[in-house]
This record gives sequence, C-alpha cells and structure tokens, in this order.
Amino acid sequence: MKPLPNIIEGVLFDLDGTLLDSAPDLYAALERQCGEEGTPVPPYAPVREVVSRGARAVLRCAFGDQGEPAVEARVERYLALYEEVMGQATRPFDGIEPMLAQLETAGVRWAIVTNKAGFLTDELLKRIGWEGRAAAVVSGDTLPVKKPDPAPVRLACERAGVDPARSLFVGDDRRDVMAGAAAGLYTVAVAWGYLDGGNPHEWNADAVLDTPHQFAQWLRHGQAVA
Ligand SMILES: O=C(O)COP(=O)(O)O
Ligand SMILES: [Mg+2]
Repeated sequence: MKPLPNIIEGVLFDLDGTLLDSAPDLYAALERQCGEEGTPVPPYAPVREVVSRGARAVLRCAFGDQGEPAVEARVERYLALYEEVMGQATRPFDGIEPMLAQLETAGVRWAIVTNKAGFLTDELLKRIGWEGRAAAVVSGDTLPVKKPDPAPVRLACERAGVDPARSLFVGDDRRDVMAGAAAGLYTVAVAWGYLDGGNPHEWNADAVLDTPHQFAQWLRHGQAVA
C-alpha cells in the first residue's frame, strides 16, 4: 500500500455500502414493488451486491428479463417506495460511528460523495441523525455528471475546504476509486461494502481495508495493520 499523505485534511466517503448499510431498505422497497405487481421477489444476496449501482440495477434483479424499458418504467415508483421505507433498517456499518468520531476529534473534515439522488441523500441523512454533520455532501444529481467522473469529488473538496492532495477518497466500488484517483486523492477501497461482484484488490486503489475498525486503526498509525 502507498503511504498516506503526511497531513490528512479531509476524508471523503461514498455513502451506500461504505458508510451505510442501506441495502435492507432498498430491498424492502423492491419487495413491495414486486408485491404490487405479483412478481416473484428475487433473493437478497444478488440485490445487495448491486446496490451501489443504484435503483435501476436493483430493479433489474426483478424485472431485468423484461428488458430495459420495463426497468426504466418502474424507476419512479421504486424511488417513491424507497423514500417511504428509507432509514427504517439502514444503519452505519459496525465501527463507522467511532471512526467518524475519531476523525472529528482529530479535526479532520469528512464529506460524502454519493451517486444517490440529492432528495434521497438529504432526507436519509436527516432520518439517521447525520444532518449537518458532514463538511460537504455531493449527490448524484448535484452536477450533470456523477462518479466515476472526478467532478463531484473535486466539488466536495472545494466545499469542504480541503486540498485533494491531502485528502482520501473511500468507497466500495471501482467507480469510487476511479473518481477519487482522477481527482488527485489518495484512494481507499473498502472490502466491507457491496463491491458489485468485483474484487477491490483489482481496482488499483492505493489501499484496501477490510473493516471500519481496521480502517480507523490504519488512519491512526498511518500504515496497514496486519
Ligand atoms: O444510490 C446510488 O446510485 C449509489 O450510491 P453510492 O454512490 O452512495 O454507493
Ligand atoms: Mg457505494
């Protein structure tokens, strides 16, 4: 693993699958939609895996064999159902809260760069009690482009007032690593997330960490822990 920057000003995080285990609510919304349509509900595991790719990827698990227009036609209803249940079962992954507290105590600013639509991100952060806590929040529709484009990462650095060269980008998907690297940040792939069926060791991240606890320890010591 590449050594960490000497001074860390900011840590930017992906949301779904990195800070929050949001898959149970995204699955619950799909269950409801399948129920409304009398369609069989797909098993949880393959849905969980694609959650970081957004609503369409989740819908494809149930309606994909009917073709892309059938998926597209259900996005609006799916998002409405998700908004209803969002936050009920979504929790930070184990170890995330103490890790964020560690950053806050150390005066390191942390921010969120998610591909989730802004109206959902803002409402979800309210519901889980994180409103106003992150130094910046950039959502999938804040700009005309989203991750893997580096622009949302650059904007989050600007809004949080941190130097990209002294900041980390942390995510559970290859597109997080691509966006973070192209924006000039040190990139961390997290193996505790959804991973989209991929292997985080193959994404050319500067570091790969297995648990939030290990990540927190690594930040404290500036190096990988065994
Ligand atoms: O909802 C999405 O599209 C994915 O969200 P994420 O970027 O926070 O993983
Ligand atoms: Mg993600």
